[in-house]
Amino acid sequence: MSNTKKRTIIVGTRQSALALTQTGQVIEALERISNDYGLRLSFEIRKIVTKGDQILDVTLSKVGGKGLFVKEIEQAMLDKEIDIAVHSMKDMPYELPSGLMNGAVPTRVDARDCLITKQGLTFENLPKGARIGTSSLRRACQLKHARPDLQLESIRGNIDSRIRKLDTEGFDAVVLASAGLSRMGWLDKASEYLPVELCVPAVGQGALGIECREDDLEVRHLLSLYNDPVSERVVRAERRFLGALNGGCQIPIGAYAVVNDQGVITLTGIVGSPDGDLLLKETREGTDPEALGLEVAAALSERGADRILAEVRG
Ligand SMILES: NCc1[nH]cc(CCC(=O)O)c1CC(=O)O
Repeated sequence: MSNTKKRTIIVGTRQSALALTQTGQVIEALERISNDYGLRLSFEIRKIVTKGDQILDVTLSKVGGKGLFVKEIEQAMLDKEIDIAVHSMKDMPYELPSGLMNGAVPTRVDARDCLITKQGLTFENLPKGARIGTSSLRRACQLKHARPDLQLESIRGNIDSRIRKLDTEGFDAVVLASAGLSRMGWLDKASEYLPVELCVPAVGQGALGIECREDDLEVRHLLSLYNDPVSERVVRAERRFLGALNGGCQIPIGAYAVVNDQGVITLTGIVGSPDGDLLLKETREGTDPEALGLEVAAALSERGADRILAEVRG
């Protein structure tokens, strides 16, 4: 290109410690790519307060609504106040507003949830009737299904305040995504990874999504160099599943996909009731992520997932 002027890409983010940390990590990677490919780009952070941040003290699942953590950020992008947005993939609704797209899925980190306990106890040897704090119906459903004796209680806030509540609110354990802990450098606080057989993660957990405008070809080129095709494929399968079941965060829903050396994807999806009495799980294999996501969703619908979804929505 003959254009020798350096463009400054404005990167929008929430302002929680985790959001700022992961956005900083993304900008470092994009700067490296820009230098390696001689793209002459520089980057600047713009913090944006979302509705989800303003209601952190309320049980999110009661407030409901999809995309509580992304709407204001997407509007800023449509208004060209920012050029890209770094999201936790699991906070991104399945459908993006027209004019916007997911430009990159960087290499996913571990998708599993983990348990933080005071004495380093594991899930198996938590005392009978132990009180577990979690913000997520998906976690509550699966843990209660495995251990009906446990008391699941809702806990809100950023990850640092949730860890503090272990002491201040007398929980025996709290459950968090290991991805958030590892990005913050706090993995040593975890007592145990919860195996996916026990607790299927949230759709997209452990992955980031880098959103951009469809018509911004310069940014799209940059992001295509940052995209990890393997992470993109598995996340695509999980998100197609989510889209088919039209799930928000008001229902226990989860999905986890892995891919082998031959490119075969294995996708497990769950839908359940918040009290854990009901937990439906299906696993399928395939090579087309979208078809696979639809297939697992259809298998669950056949077993009654539709009814659970309708009931919870009321
Ligand atoms: N729901 C909030 C949220 N959104 C993204 C993460 C971090 C994990 C990730 O990036 O997948 C968390 C914290 C958590 O669930 O413990």
